[in-house]
Amino acid sequence: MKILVTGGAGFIGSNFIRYQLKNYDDQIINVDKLSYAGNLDNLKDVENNSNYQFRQLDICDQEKIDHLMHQGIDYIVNFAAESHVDRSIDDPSVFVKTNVEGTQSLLDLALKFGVKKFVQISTDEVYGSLGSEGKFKEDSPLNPSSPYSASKAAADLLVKAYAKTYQLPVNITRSSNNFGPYQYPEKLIPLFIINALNNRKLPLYGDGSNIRDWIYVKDHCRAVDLVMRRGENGQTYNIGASNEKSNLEITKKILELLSKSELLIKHVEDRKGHDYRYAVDSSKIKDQLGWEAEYDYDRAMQITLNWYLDHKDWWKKLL
Ligand SMILES: NC(=O)c1ccc[n+]([C@@H]2O[C@H](COP(=O)([O-])OP(=O)(O)OC[C@H]3O[C@@H](n4cnc5c(N)ncnc54)[C@H](O)[C@@H]3O)[C@@H](O)[C@H]2O)c1
Ligand SMILES: Cc1cn([C@H]2C[C@H](O)[C@@H](COP(=O)(O)OP(=O)(O)O[C@H]3O[C@H](C)C(=O)[C@H](O)[C@H]3O)O2)c(=O)[nH]c1=O
Repeated sequence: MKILVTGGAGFIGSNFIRYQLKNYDDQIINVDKLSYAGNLDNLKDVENNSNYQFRQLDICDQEKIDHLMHQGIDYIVNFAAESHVDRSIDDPSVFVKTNVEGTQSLLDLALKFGVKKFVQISTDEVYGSLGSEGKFKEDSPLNPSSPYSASKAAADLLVKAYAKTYQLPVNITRSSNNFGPYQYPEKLIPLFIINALNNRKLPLYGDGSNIRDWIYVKDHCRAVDLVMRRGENGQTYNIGASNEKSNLEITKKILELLSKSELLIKHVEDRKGHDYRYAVDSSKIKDQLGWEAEYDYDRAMQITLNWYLDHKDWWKKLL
C-alpha cells in the first residue's frame, strides 16, 4: 500500500511516519513544505528506509501533488497545517491558506484519484472552550475561538461536505493536546522544558488555571493508524487520554522533574480569547476500534523530559 502523509516533517507527522515504517511494510510518501515547524532532522533515522520518500511541496500546489498522485496512492493522511494558536492570533492569513485551502485542494485530488480513504487530522479545539464540567463528544457543536481552530473547523466541514456530496471515503480525528519527542519548542511543554534547562523564565499565561487534556504523541499516532485502516467511512473520532491538567500543574511538574525553582515561573499577559478548558470523550474510538492510551502521564512526561535532555543538538538549532 502507498500512504501519502502530509506535514510529515512536523511533530506528530514525523512520529506517525516512524510508527508506520516500524510496524508495516507500506510505502510512505511524505509531502511537507518545510515551514519553520518542518524539520527533516525529525526523520533522520528513517530517511534511508527503502519504503520512505520525501517531497518538499506545499499542499496548496495542486499541480505538483497531482503529479505525485500518479504513483497510485491508497490513503492520504493530512497532518499538514499551521498549528500554533499564538501565531494564528498574530497573523491568521496563512492559517486559512494552508489549513482551509490546502485541505480543499487535497480533497479534490483524493476524489480525482479515487483514494481508499482521506484522513483529516483535526483537533479538539474545533469544539471551543468548556467550563469546569463535561467533555466534548463527536457530535458536540463546532464553536472555535481562535483563527487556528476556526481554520481547522472550516477544514473539517469541507471534509464532511466532500463525503456527503461526492461520497469520498473520509475520517476525521480530533485529538487533544499532544506532547512528546520532536515537538517544536514554541508549544507549552517543550518551551518550558528548554527554558527551565537554560534557567530562563517560564511565561505562564494569566493565572495558569487553564486546563488541557494531554496525550502522549505515540498513543495519538496509534489511534490515527487504527482509524486509517479500520475506521468506518464518514466517521469522526475523538482521541484523548483523560489526562486533564492545568497549565500551572504542568509547569510545576516540569520544574520538579528538573529540580528547578518555582521562582522561574513568570505570570504574563493572558492569550487573547484563551480557551479555558478542553476535554474529550474518547469512548467511540475505544468501543469501535478497541483503542486505549498505553502511556500514563507521569511515565510519558519522564520519557519526554529525558528525550529533550538527550537531544540538545536537535533543539539548540531551533532557538
Ligand atoms: N500538536 C497538537 O497538540 C495537536 C493536537 C491535535 C491536532 N493537531 C493537528 O495535528 C497536525 C500536526 O500538528 P503538529 O503539532 O505536528 O504541527 P507542526 O507545526 O509540528 O507540523 C506541521 C507540519 O506541516 C507542515 N506544513 C505547514 N504548512 C504546509 C503546507 N502548506 N504544505 C505542506 N506542509 C506544510 C510543516 O512544515 C510541518 O512539518 C495539525 O493538523 C494539527 O492541527 C495537533
Ligand atoms: C506557549 C504557551 C502556552 N501557554 C498555555 C496556553 C494553553 O492554555 C496551554 C497550551 O498551549 P500550547 O500553545 O502549547 O497549545 P494549545 O494552544 O492548547 O494548542 C495545542 O493543542 C491543540 C489541541 C492543537 O490543536 C494545537 O495545534 C496545539 O498547538 O499553555 C502558556 O501559558 N505559556 C506559553 O508560553
